[in-house]
Amino acid sequence: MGKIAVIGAGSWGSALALVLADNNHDVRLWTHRQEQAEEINNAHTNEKYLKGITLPKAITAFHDLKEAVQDVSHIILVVPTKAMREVCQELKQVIDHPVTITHASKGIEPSTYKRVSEVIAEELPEELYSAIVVLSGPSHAEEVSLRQPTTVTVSSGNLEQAELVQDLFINEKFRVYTSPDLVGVELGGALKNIIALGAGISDGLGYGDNAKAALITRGLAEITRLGTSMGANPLTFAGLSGVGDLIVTCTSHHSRNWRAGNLLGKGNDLDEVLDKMGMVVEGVRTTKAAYQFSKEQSVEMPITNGLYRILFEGAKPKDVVDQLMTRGRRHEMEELSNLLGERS
Ligand SMILES: NC(=O)C1=CN([C@@H]2O[C@H](COP(=O)(O)OP(=O)(O)OC[C@H]3O[C@@H](n4cnc5c(N)ncnc54)[C@H](O)[C@@H]3O)[C@@H](O)[C@H]2O)C=CC1
Ligand SMILES: O=C(CO)COP(=O)(O)O
Repeated sequence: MGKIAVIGAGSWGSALALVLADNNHDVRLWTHRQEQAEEINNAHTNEKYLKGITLPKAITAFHDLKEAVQDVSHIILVVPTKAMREVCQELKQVIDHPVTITHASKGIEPSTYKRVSEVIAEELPEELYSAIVVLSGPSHAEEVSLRQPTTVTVSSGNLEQAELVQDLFINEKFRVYTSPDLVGVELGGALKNIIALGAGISDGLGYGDNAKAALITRGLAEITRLGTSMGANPLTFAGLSGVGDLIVTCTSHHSRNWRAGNLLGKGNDLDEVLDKMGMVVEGVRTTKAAYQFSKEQSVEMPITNGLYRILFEGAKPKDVVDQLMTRGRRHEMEELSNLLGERS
């Protein structure tokens, strides 16, 4: 089996490295922290990010990026989206042959509104990669690392390369689908984090399952609205990388976005919350990006708008919920038909 480099040794990079090692690949896991590389190589653990998990011996950690990517056929990028440009700029200096690039990060860049694959394509010269593929779907690292059944979708402008990546990852516990809608698959994964923050807030305020179901359903409507305005196929949001990931992130206590929202709902302020989390909460940055884009393009996103006011303007979560509940009356079927591009 081939040599594969996984770039980013947080929860998700480590869990994906474990899946690849289970599939008998020679896995190189790069981390920007030397002591973490030593822990992975000596103790076969990554305790801060995957508590209680013993990593397969086929995973070797590297601190030197050039060594990590030497002779690999595939690179899997799994750093927080905020670090993606910087890491690609470093990669550009050390990749010396064309590779397939897959990313599994979920976010949109504020101000530029770029998806992760667009950021990668901007930073890496075309001759260094054969394709850019995204892997996304309902997949908490904590469960993947316990080999619990998980399904994801891979997508690329080049479907053959997506199928190649499907082959790398698929096994009896980790089922991988393909999709041709790169834009939709990336946006589903990025935008659900906004709604998960909202679901956490709702739970933190003490609201119940009815409120959460409403957030998931109305959240899906606004994800679809923004997604299609950015070029996605609306059907993608009915799939694993859309409603699938939305459900898992809004309902699982593994979700950092849900947990961060929960602390906000309980009255903590954003800085306190991010301090307590100690792991990436992608929804904060993506809320800013989606809010700015929706304003510029006049896309209606009431939940995202409310989240933006809580995160960046100091609005009280309860007041935002009250305002959402007392908006003007709507016709549900008409809206849904419009989302799917038909008239009711
Ligand atoms: N944790 C999960 O279950 C899942 C996470 N994701 C996505 O994967 C991406 C990474 O998330 P996690 O691994 O969960 O994050 P994490 O917070 O567990 O770990 C982030 C890792 O990135 C490293 N890092 C931070 N800044 C860096 C920089 N400038 N250069 C290099 N490395 C840097 C950190 O040291 C840490 O090892 C995110 O976009 C997230 O949305 C997607 C699916 C599942
Ligand atoms: O994307 C995820 C699960 O599919 C992980 O979500 P969190 O970043 O909220 O933990």
